[in-house]
Amino acid sequence: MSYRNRVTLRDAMKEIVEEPLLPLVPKRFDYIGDIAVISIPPELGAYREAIVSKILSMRGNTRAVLNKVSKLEGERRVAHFEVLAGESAETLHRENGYTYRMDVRKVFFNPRLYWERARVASKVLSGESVLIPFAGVGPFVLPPAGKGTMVCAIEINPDACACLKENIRLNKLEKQVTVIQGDAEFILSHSGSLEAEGFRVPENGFDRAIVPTPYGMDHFLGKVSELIKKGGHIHFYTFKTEPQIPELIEEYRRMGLEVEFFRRTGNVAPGVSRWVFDLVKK
Ligand SMILES: C[S@@+](CC[C@H](N)C(=O)[O-])C[C@H]1O[C@@H](n2cnc3c(N)ncnc32)[C@H](O)[C@@H]1O
Repeated sequence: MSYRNRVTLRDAMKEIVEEPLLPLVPKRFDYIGDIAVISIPPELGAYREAIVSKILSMRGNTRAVLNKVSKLEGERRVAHFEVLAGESAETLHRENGYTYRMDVRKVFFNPRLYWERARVASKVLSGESVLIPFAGVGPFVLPPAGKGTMVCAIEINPDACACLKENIRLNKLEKQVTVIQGDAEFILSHSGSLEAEGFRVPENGFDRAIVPTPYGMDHFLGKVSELIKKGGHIHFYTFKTEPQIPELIEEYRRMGLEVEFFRRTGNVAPGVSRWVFDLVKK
């Protein structure tokens, strides 16, 4: 969970970092399991050790501190990290009642989305068939599976896929989830490939899709929509500026998708946010 106490890291470093550099100290950082993940600007190089010891003193069971030194890169959406304290980047993370094992350096995981993932899971009904491309280590997969749905999860990164399979086992959801490793675009374009991997697609299509789309893959919505039954639901994530939203809603309408609800789920760059659209296929 994110560090959201009243005293921010910047407040805590007031006596240590000299005033002109203080605004560069991040106010917050994330915990993934017992690992603290921060992004320390290069200008604060002289204060790295002090920052690490402050972080270690803030929560007793912190086992490692990682410094994110690049943006998310490539189709796997993985950043580069330096290990500033501790031995390894492997951890067990608890979220919304489920346990996730992962190596933070090898897979994508954003702990700040825990509330959004609980919101989407709350919409899911027992007995539904759910398609989840871009599944990662499973934070969008396990809660719907735990509600008694049949989930088909697709993920391209072999490391994330291995974690996903292990997390399904750890949470005893093997009967609920079929994992397919590969390119979701290729897999969904080849009818029959889901069945070939052991997932029985309902005759009229999936009841629901949850699509945590990576940046630049908006065209994927059309592909997913073809596989959803009439009246079925799609939770679609996309990166946009606020002025782009009205035109996007129109575009979805033209695609035969009614917007039931939408909201911002985080800021990713100046002016650009991640948005979720809850869509119903007409
Ligand atoms: C934004 S992350 C979301 C991961 C996960 N749903 C989560 O919220 O933690 C996107 C994921 O999609 C995977 N991915 C990217 N391109 C893909 C593709 N063409 N087919 C399948 N998975 C893909 C990446 O490896 C990454 O794990």
